[in-house]
Amino acid sequence: MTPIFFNQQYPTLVDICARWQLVYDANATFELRFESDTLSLHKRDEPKLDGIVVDFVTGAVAHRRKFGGGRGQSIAKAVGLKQGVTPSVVDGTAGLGRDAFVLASLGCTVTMVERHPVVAALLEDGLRRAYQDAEIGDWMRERMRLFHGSSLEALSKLALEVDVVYLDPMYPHRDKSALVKKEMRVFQSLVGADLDADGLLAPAMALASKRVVVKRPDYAEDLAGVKPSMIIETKKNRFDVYIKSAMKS
Ligand SMILES: C[S@@+](CC[C@H](N)C(=O)[O-])C[C@H]1O[C@@H](n2cnc3c(N)ncnc32)[C@H](O)[C@@H]1O
Repeated sequence: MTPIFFNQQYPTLVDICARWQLVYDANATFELRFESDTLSLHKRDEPKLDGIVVDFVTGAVAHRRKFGGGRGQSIAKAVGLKQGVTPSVVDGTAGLGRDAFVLASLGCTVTMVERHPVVAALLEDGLRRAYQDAEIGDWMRERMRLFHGSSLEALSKLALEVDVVYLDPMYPHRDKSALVKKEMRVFQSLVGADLDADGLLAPAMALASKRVVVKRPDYAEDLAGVKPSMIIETKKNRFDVYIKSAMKS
């Protein structure tokens, strides 16, 4: 049971919180609101920060879909997207679904796994609105779905044939005063660092038929101390790619 503050007079919020087993706590750090058909998360001691919402229709990710570089993007190269090859993906650390959405908008079917109930609630709300959208709804319903649970167990239980497992666990921040985007500050303080992430590599390798891709900050060590087969570097991050056939030889 996760403590949360919300307006108990508002039936939609009561329903959402019940569905995700979020319990009302008058002193909770975080608040969920439902306004303009959108669920948002707020940090109560930082009222000036914008709430977090998952918006695939009009938000920054929608802009990236239209103008963001298509299959030339590093993430697309990392999962092995190329002409005639559109892998199926399990995103084992879905978060706000941004990376999953980029991959889905490029044609991949993406099963997202998210363990934090508040994050899963925001994600489900974003999916609900996207599924109803006239422009992207059809392919969103076909390509993106959410599974609530921990990938530490779920990856070995999912009855799926999948080409790629994608992982982007929250890494402890090197410098707390670093210019983390305001919205991300709220998200980071909700989720914290995923200190058990090393345990994800083995089940991910067992599930993926082609490769496992791990997104890391440039200063992070290799996941589970295992050297990747290939590294694709971006400005602040890198994608460590573990290619199945390369790992066997
Ligand atoms: C850095 S965020 C991922 C951001 C995501 N790639 C995006 O584009 O929005 C990491 C997320 O993974 C989730 N997570 C970490 N370990 C997990 C696990 N074992 N199973 C499921 N979710 C996990 C965390 O709750 C958090 O929401």
